[in-house]
Amino acid sequence: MGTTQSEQVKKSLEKDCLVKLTDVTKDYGKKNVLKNINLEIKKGDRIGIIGPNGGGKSTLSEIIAGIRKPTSGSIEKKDDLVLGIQFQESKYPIGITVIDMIKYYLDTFSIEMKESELLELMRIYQILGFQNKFVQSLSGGQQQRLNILLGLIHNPDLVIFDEVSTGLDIEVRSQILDFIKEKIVKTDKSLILVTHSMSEIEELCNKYIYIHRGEIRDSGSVESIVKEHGSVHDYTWKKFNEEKKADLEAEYLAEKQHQKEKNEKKNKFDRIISSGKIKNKNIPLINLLLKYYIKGFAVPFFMFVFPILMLFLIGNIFTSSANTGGNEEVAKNMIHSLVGSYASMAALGVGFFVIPATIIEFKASVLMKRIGATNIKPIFFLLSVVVMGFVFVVISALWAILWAGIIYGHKYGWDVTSKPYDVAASIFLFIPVLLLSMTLGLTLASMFKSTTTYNAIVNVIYMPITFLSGGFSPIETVETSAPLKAISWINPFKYSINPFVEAWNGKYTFNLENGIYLGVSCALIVIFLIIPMFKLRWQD
Ligand SMILES: Nc1ncnc2c1ncn2[C@@H]1O[C@H](COP(=O)(O)OP(=O)(O)OP(=O)(O)O)[C@@H](O)[C@H]1O
Repeated sequence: MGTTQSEQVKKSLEKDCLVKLTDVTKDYGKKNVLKNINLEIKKGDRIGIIGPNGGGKSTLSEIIAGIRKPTSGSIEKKDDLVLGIQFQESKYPIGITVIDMIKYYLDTFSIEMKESELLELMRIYQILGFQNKFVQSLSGGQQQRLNILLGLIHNPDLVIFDEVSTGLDIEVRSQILDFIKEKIVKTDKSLILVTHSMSEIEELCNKYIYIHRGEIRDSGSVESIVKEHGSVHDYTWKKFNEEKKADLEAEYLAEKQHQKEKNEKKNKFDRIISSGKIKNKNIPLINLLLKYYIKGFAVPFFMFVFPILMLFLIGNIFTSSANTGGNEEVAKNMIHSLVGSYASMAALGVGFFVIPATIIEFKASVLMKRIGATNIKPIFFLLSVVVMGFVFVVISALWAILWAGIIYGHKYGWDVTSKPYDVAASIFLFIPVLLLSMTLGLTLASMFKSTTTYNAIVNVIYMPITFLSGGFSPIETVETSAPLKAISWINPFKYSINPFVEAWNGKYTFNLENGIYLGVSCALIVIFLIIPMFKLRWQD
């Protein structure tokens, strides 16, 4: 009675114990990936975690590191335990350089280091020469070297390494393994090493645990397996043969049985995954892109749900009596104008987000290499994205107009909410909006290499542009404010959206001002076409 939790922890941990896991389980949603794990990591333990893919090795190491919480069970750690960690996927914040990261660690752990020592360290890890680069612009192997350096620089008691040698060339790998031996093995520090490289286990570890399907199925000393099986490799091979094959076979039989039962219910209809009849290689690419849009890019939400929410919110705010003084006529004009502005901004959003994000994401990912390997030329990919962008632009605009009618049509009439007052001019003047949106998308795609940077910058740019273009309020409201009108001249979309909205409101006349607007729009379209022609390179 009266003892605090940390006192209980201290009591239950034995003297040499650094971390103790008791009955730890982990679920991701409904999926159970760790079952009743009991493990003690003592001072001097260097534990290799081995086992097949998806067995739960990384999850366990992340729980030990404290960056994931177990679903149940307890994890106790020695007070003041200093951890060093490196994980398979280590993302760093945008704008942080290699040297920033190193200094951050040195400062956090109050480590004194002379410039000459730091220089020597960077030489060993072969990161000299790019210490001022952004971490996220490093290659996989360079980033891995930095991860390891950051895992060891503060002289931790327990180091957790997940796939430590992935991406390293043989020379760097051997140097870094020597460094780990020097820093951990010789100093009797503790190590958790998740790896598929059995020689690493033999070189660096004194204990092992074999994890399969979230369970520790075997554990012991590395020395004993080498004695009994010749090498850790031979032992693991034997375990794979015994356990993984049996599991895979059982999984296959269960799935087959499941399919059989399903098909019996469905009139014995066996679904065709691929008929093998498609000859045009662009169709599978378009299918893949559609899947990316539907499952990965959240197009259904941004194109279909978001406009409804926005129209509902901003429409109600702008037609509220506080804004219209209770005058129905003002409210009607307000909603009509707002719908025109919003529809054009919804269209522009496709150019701003969907087109560039798709190109950057595919270009930067291994997916493009796989697509390239099927002899699809990058130009086909670009064309597909632009053509789909065109369809999305038109759908976005029509969808916004349709929903404006559904939400406000009963109150103000469908003619007022959803019909342009000058139909022919509106359709004609929508063309520059559409072209500007798509060419701008290509330009943005040519300017960014990573989607993260792109998203961060573009969201910041998009908000004021949307505001100045009437996406959050009718353009006329923006134009009645002298300071806002002055700022709006730097908004490149003003020049295509203003004539379109004028036509939408039935006020378009071809005068000098509109002539200049359309001239600027055409010039911008040409510029936005020329930039990607020079900058959008596939192999850098
Ligand atoms: N964040 C997550 N959300 C949902 N499921 C996840 C998540 N991380 C991992 N999983 C699932 O948990 C299971 C265990 O994954 P884990 O990465 O721990 O395995 P592993 O043994 O390290 O695999 P590998 O050898 O391939 O690295 C896998 O089925 C994986 O799909």
